[in-house]
Amino acid sequence: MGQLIAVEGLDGAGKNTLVTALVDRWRDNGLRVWTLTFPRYGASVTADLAAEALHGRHGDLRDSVYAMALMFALDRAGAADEIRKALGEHDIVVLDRYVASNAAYNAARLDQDADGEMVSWVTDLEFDRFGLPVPDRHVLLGVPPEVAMDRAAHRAATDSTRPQDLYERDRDLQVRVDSVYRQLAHAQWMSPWVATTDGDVEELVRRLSAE
Ligand SMILES: Nc1ncnc2c1ncn2[C@@H]1O[C@H](COP(=O)(O)OP(=O)(O)OP(=O)(O)O)[C@@H](O)[C@H]1O
Ligand SMILES: Cc1cn([C@H]2C[C@H](O)[C@@H](COP(=O)(O)O)O2)c(=O)[nH]c1=O
Repeated sequence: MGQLIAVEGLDGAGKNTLVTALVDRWRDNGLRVWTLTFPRYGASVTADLAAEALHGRHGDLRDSVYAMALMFALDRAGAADEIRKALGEHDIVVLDRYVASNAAYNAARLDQDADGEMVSWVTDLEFDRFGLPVPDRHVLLGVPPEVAMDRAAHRAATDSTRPQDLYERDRDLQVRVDSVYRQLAHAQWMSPWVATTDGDVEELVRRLSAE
């Protein structure tokens, strides 16, 4: 059975860049690695609907925190069998965003902390009701919100396919999400969390195999 690792962090933090580097490094070491990014744009109707809502479509869908959380959760529920199969066939399965994203963003939207009702609701819905596999480790790429927002803004300016969505433009939300992520990491929510600010791949690989 492979190890399930979920990489978390703010919009623009550099998760995709970090996951790519980790996968390359582990594959160079001869490990069988499988990776998946959430939301599964193009593969999941609910992921696409949620993204469209964050770009101003679908009326007041985005105003409902629970509806948005449910859309992202249904995307993951649709990938549960695929993740379980991948865990049976690989040494490491790395997810770019997972259940903790739903916990952090939606708790932050409701001004709640990590010990609040939203994090419990997401935990019950996704792990208990949908039966999603619990990660063996979480990695928090905890770059400061200003840095992540600058990176997301720069990406939007240079890549016309990645315009900023409602969450990415909301500085106060990003600051609150950052705070909930840190609380989740401090509480070791669901599994051990490894936090990094610089995304040093060599150090992370060492820590993930040691801790
Ligand atoms: N360590 C870094 N230093 C400077 N720029 C970086 C670094 N890591 C990533 N970037 C750049 O920041 C932008 C966001 O990176 P990336 O797409 O990896 O972030 P992300 O966390 O996956 O974002 P999102 O969750 O919004 O999809 C990209 O333009 C990327 O090239
Ligand atoms: C998976 C997931 C994501 N979100 C939020 C986080 C982002 O602001 C957007 C879109 O994600 P992307 O990485 O920028 O493409 O959605 C969320 O609230 N809940 C989730 O489960």
